[in-house]
Amino acid sequence: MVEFDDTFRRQLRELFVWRRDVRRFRSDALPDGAVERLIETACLSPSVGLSQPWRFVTVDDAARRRAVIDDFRACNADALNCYSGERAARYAALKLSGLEQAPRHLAIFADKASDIGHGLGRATMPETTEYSVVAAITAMWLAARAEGIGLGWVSILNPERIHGVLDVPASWKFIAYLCIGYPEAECDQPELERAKWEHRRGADEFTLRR
Ligand SMILES: Cc1cc2c(cc1C)N(C[C@H](O)[C@H](O)[C@H](O)COP(=O)(O)O)c1[nH]c(=O)[nH]c(=O)c1N2
Repeated sequence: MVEFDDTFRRQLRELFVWRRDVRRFRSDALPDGAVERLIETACLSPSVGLSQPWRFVTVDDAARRRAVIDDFRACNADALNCYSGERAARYAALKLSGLEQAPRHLAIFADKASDIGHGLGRATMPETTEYSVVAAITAMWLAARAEGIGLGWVSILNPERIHGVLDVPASWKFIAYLCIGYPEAECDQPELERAKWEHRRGADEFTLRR
């Protein structure tokens, strides 16, 4: 039996406050085993029917990494074209990935064909497979921050192209591409807020009472 005291709860709250989406990385490598440890922690996450549908692909091959970076550039240029005027100028000024600098790349998929969990909880909501993988990513994000490791989620990518670049099974659905490394700086405010793209709103704005 483990008990968590007030000191731990305060620190846990600080962890949530200081977790960031990191796009600016130092170039020094992470210690051996660091990413593997984060994956192990992620695997402690809840999953529908205990299906553990997360699949991790460490991307170290230079040509594959380059192909992902090229895809990001193409997708980001397309995204910029969706904005006009001042919003376009603001978008163009944002840094939306640390793919070039991050020492580690990690792609994460959901295995839609796995029979682990025997389908429990998925019959009416098959999308709970993907939800489970996102839950694992959140755990990994927090565990990384607790170790002073930065993690940045890149979704400005074409899932089909990433699937091809990484040559993974057809039943795996692309969920996330993560940049991992030591952050250049720590901050308690989202970068998009600092860039005046959007601001964090209070829980009241998102809570209905019925
Ligand atoms: C599913 C998903 C997808 C993305 C993101 C997040 C999530 C949850 N985020 C990070 C996002 O911008 C960031 O979480 C918010 O701006 C809040 O900042 P903090 O995470 O609190 O630092 C993100 N950031 C970025 O620079 N490029 C991206 O492609 C994405 N994609």
